[in-house]
Amino acid sequence: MSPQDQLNRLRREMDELNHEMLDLLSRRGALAVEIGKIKRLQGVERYDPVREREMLDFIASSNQGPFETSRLQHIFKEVFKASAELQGEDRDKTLLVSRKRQPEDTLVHVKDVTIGNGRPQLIAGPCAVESFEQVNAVAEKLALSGVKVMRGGAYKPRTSPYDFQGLGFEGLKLLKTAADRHDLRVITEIMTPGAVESALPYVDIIQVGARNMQNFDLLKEVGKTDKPVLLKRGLSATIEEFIYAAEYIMSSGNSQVILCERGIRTYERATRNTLDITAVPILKQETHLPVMVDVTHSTGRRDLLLPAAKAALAIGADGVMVEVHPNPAIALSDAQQQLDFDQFDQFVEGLTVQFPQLDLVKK
Ligand SMILES: O=C(O)C(=O)C[C@]1(C(=O)O)C=C[C@@H](O)C=C1
Repeated sequence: MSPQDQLNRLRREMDELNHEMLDLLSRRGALAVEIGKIKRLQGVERYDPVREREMLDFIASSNQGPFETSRLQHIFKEVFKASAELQGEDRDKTLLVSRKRQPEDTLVHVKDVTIGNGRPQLIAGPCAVESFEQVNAVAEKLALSGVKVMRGGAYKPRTSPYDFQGLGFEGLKLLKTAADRHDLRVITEIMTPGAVESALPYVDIIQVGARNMQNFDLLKEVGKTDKPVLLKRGLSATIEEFIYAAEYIMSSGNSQVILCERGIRTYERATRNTLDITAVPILKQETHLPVMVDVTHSTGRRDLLLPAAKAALAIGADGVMVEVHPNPAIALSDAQQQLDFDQFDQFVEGLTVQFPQLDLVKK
C-alpha cells in the first residue's frame, strides 16, 4: 500500500471513530439531561464536584495512554461543563463569590474603614517589621499622609531560607503597638493555619500571601474567622484558580474577602512580575469582591510604582498597596523597591492629583 493509501485508510478509520465519539457524546448528553430532571425534582444542585472528582480519578486509574492523564482530565472537565450547561445549570452562579449570585458589591469593613465603596484605599507600610522604631516611624508618616491601613510583615515567606524570615509573633506585637499609637488598622500576612488564632488580637485584616494562595487548610482556617482577609493572587495562578481560592474562604463562612492582584510570573524580566492589569476588571465582573493592586510586588521597581498605581485606579481597583520604609537602602528585605518618606510624599501627591477620591484623611 502506498503511503498516500495508508494515510487515506487511517483517516477513514479516524472518521469512523469521530462518528462513534459524537454518538457517545450525544448519548452522554441525553443522560445528563435526564439526570438534571431528577436532580431538579429532588431540589439539588446540578453541579456535583464530588461526582466529577470520582470520574476524574477513574480516568487517572484507567488511562493506558498515549494521552497524558492531565490532558484527558481537561477534556473530560469540558464535557462535564457542557453537560451541566445542558442541564440548564450555570456553574458560575453556584459560586458564593460570583457576581451572578450576588449582583451588588461586597463592602469590606475594617473597623471604621470601608473597602469597595468607590473611594479607593491606600494601604502602605514596610515590607517587614524590623524594630519598633522602624514601624513607629512609618506609622507616624502614614498617619500624617492620611493613610488608614498599615501593612507590615512579621512572618516573611522568603525565597531563600538564608534571608530574613521576619520577627514572627514579636513583630506582630510591635506592628500593632505602633499602629494603635497612630490610629491605624493593621494588615499582616499569616502563613500557617496554626498561627491564625494567636494572631487575631493583633490584626485587622489577615493577608494570605501569593505563595499560600492554594494552601487550602490556611484558606479554610481564615474562612472560619470574622476578620477580613486579603487574598493575593498566586505567582502562577490563573484568574479561575484565584477565584476558587476566594471561594474556599467564603464557603468556610467568611464573606469579608479582598482580592489582590500582585503580578504574575511571565518570561518578561524588565519587571519583577508582570502586572496583569486587566485581571482587575475581570475579577470585578466575575465576582462581587473588592479588588486591590499591590504595585510594589508586581513591578519590583520604584520608578513604576506611581504609573502602576494610576493604571490600577483608572481600571477600577478599589485600592493600592505600596511599601514604605524609613531607609530602604538598609531594609532587611525588598531594599530595591520600597519608597523612602520623600518618595512616598511624591507618590501620594501624584496619585491624589489624578484621583482625589482616594480615601485619605490627613491628621
Ligand atoms: O452525575 C451527575 O450528577 C450529573 O449531573 C452528570 C454530570 C456529568 O456530566 O457527568 C454533570 C454535572 C455534574 O457536575 C456531575 C456529573
